[in-house]
Amino acid sequence: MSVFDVQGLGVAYGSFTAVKDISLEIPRNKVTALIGPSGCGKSTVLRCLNRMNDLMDATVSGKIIYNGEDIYGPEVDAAEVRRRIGMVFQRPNPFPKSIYENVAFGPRLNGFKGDLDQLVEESLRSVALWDEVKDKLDDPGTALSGGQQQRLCIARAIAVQPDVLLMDEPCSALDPIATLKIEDLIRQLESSYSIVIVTHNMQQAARVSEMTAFFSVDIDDEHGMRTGALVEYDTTEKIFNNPGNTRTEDYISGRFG
Ligand SMILES: Nc1ncnc2c1ncn2[C@@H]1O[C@H](COP(=O)(O)OP(=O)(O)OP(=O)(O)O)[C@@H](O)[C@H]1O
Repeated sequence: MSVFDVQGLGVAYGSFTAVKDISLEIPRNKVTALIGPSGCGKSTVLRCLNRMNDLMDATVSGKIIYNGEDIYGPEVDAAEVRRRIGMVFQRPNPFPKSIYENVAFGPRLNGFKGDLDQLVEESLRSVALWDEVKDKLDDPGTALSGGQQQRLCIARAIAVQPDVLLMDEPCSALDPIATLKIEDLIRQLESSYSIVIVTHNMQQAARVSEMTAFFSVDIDDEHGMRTGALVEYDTTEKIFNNPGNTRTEDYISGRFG
């Protein structure tokens, strides 16, 4: 069963149409990658999935059905959507607080009544950071290495027990070793979460995802307008080995950037 059913999604920033006619079903408990050249609207589409675009003055049309409900429906509380659908950003952005507080902050804000120490430990364990930080939980999160900070941010996202994790180029600020650790982590997390990841790195998409959506930019010959569009969506295996569209093939093979 799909976690998201995106139907005819369009997004405009003012009079500029960034993407249009995007339809795709995103499977539950799998990793789905969004790939494509710069400016094709990958981040724009990702941000619609938890209504992060509400904070950016974007006009969203179409539907995003999440667990049977349109998250843009009039009754829906966008803050609750963002609690259930967490996000990890390109640059690790720990709060200017201790390692412990980075993880404990969200659950406490949500009125978590259980054992907070245990929740912090479990969250840090699930991102394979516990052993590295257990003796310095009071140190500032910002004192960790970039890769550790990104794992801390993933632990922070997990601590509020979301259903979905959205990741917007989570490794682009990291070195290759830290990147591999995050990729391993993504693969482990997919048994518990549905994950959607935007990446510029095609090898990364091929390594971590089950499904891949390839976006590109349609250029209107008459007005020169550039609009992001979904070219092909299929299993990662098919997209990388036997794409159905020549634009996908050209991009995958590096003939078009
Ligand atoms: N907040 C915004 N306000 C105005 N225009 C925006 C905003 N965010 C994105 N855009 C525009 O929308 C289009 C799609 O941008 P988006 O960042 O979604 O693409 P992308 O595929 O993620 O690009 P990249 O790979 O370079 O990050 C671009 O033309 C961009 O300039």
